[in-house]
Amino acid sequence: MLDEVERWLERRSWSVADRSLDRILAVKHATTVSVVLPALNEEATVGDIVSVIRRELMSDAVPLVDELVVIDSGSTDRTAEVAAAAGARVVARDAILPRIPAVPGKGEVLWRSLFVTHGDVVCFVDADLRDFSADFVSGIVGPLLTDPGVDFVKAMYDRPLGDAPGQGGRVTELVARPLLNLHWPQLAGFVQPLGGEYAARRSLLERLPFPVGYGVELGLLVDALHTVGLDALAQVDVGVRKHRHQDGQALGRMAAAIYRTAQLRLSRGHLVRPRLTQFERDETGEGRRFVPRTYDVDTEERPPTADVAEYAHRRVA
Ligand SMILES: O=c1ccn([C@@H]2O[C@H](COP(=O)(O)OP(=O)(O)O[C@H]3O[C@H](CO)[C@@H](O)[C@H](O)[C@H]3O)[C@@H](O)[C@H]2O)c(=O)[nH]1
Ligand SMILES: O=C(O)[C@H](O)COP(=O)(O)O
Repeated sequence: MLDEVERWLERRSWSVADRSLDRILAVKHATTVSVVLPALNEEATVGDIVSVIRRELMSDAVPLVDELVVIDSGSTDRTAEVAAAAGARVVARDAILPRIPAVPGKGEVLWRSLFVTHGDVVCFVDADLRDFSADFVSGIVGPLLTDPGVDFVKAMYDRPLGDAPGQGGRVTELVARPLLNLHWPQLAGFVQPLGGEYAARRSLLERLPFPVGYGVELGLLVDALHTVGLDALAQVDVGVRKHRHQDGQALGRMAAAIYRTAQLRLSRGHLVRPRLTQFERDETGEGRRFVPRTYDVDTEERPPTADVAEYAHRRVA
């Protein structure tokens, strides 16, 4: 492990017990907090998660969360009804930004959620969690309220696989952790890099691209590192996480999406929003100092022409 990561673990790795709710609330002031649950067919679990957050973090006594939104990712079960009955605002994925048709995937709904929420801090929580505790939210929102230098916080936890302790997180262990250690060793200190529970300042999230599928966690983590630096990232231990496990083939597809997300970032380098700073000597001012001027660098790419329908028509003609 890099020395830098060892120092980071000492500075930026906490437990939920390190910040009491009283302490967090005392510094919240006008900062607003949105909690977003992406949900695709989660009628069995979404209601309980919404109820716990409403009861424990949205009361007059504990007004930590200002807004709780479930983004329905095209569910065919009763997810929307159950979430609304428990007290969430439910927004259908396709109702957000209709000019750009939605594509399937978790990252897509997280990205769309930024268009319909208002909090200065946005906290994402998976909607398939069992035995949910409000610590999952207060634990990761806390550092964003108490520490101005922190911009992005991930939850960490034990991950059982069914009844087997410590065996969960198969894609994390087989794909994400090796990828991160080999290519982005500064991120090797994250215990749960793929976990779906993380909070960040909107001012950061709105500057990051969102992979539309399951690559979104790895993409956001890598891009956050290169946008704000390791010291602005943190993690908080919130206990044990139980969730619905996907089968091996579904996890294979997830692994491929994550690998592809890494591959794109490796091929295009580390600059997320590349800028070029040039210098001009100021001939008018005193001291003839060099003055920096910064420009956006064009990095937009078009897809291969073979992927564009009009190109195929042109060849036929
Ligand atoms: O198209 C989708 C797919 C999933 N989800 C929701 O996203 C959450 C997480 O999805 P899930 O299929 O349960 O993911 P996991 O198998 O648990 O995968 C883990 O690893 C993924 C890749 O990093 C992360 O996105 C997950 O949050 C993390 O829990 C759940 O609330 C889903 O309902 C959507 O809203 N739309
Ligand atoms: O994060 C992961 O690795 C995937 O969500 C798989 O988790 P599981 O092995 O606990 O189902």
